[in-house]
Amino acid sequence: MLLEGKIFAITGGASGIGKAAALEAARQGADVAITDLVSAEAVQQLLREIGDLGRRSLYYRGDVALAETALGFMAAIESQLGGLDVFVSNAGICPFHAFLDLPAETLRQTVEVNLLGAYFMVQEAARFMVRQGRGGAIIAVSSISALVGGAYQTHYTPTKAGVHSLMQSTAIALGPHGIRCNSVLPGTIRTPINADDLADETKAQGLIDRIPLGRLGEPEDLAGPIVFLGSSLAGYVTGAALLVDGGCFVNLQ
Ligand SMILES: NC(=O)C1=CN([C@@H]2O[C@H](COP(=O)(O)OP(=O)(O)OC[C@H]3O[C@@H](n4cnc5c(N)ncnc54)[C@H](OP(=O)(O)O)[C@@H]3O)[C@@H](O)[C@H]2O)C=CC1
Ligand SMILES: C[C@H](O)[C@@H]1OC(=O)[C@H](O)[C@@H]1O
Repeated sequence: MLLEGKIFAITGGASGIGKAAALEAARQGADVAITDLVSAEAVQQLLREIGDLGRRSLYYRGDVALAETALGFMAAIESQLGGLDVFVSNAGICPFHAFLDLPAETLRQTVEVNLLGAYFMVQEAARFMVRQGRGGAIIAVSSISALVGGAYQTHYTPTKAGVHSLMQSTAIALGPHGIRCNSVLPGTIRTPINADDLADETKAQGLIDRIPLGRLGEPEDLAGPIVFLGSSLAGYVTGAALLVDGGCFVNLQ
């Protein structure tokens, strides 16, 4: 097992990519801490599944856009699980909207959740790991959108480029503490975040046609790469960005 005896924490772990990664971390031997917006009741089934795998879990409800959520989440992890080895900044939103009439509030909210939320969380997780003095691994869920654009994502793609850049800079800042920082760059993965967008079958087929592996991604496609980057198998990998997109990005012609 790749994460035997480790403590793994993830934001946005109640749904989609975060949920798949949380379950895989438990399968790989980690205790799992999850934070998200939903009620504790809504994650009971997920926590039960983690328990059935023989692992401890905790759920902390909060909005990552608020700095105090990061403080509260880390305090809960310290008191209930006793440490932190792998931290994944995953929570995010993507409210598709045209550029010319984008409301300022949509821009603000997207930046606050995706970029400031990631920053607050990564900073608190890093402070925790430095205090512990046993190194660690931090992974941010960025996107293929850190590298390419989207007409209805002008407020979103810069946040994903920012998260990718955050991992590059924190890799330098935290390397001396034995903390590795990397990002995963998913392509288009079927989750609730894009259910409405992908309901447009013509658009969905257009995306599939660009993917050499011939299908959109599923949340489980990210779980392995996230666990790998958190594990000692990736012990000399830091400041890296791993595209998980079925080959979409490199498909020029
Ligand atoms: N799906 C895709 O194609 C891609 C996704 N990504 C990134 O992957 C990450 C996970 O998204 P994905 O699994 O697809 O989508 P989901 O909507 O399934 O999961 C995102 C989770 O984050 C939670 N969340 C949203 N806002 C906040 C907040 N302010 N505080 C705490 N939790 C919050 C959501 O809660 P709630 O459901 O209540 O809103 C949800 O549980 C995101 O960062 C996204 O940008 C990157 C590339 C592609
Ligand atoms: C949510 C979108 O479908 C998804 O988000 C990303 O980051 C990808 O680039 C896709 O556009």
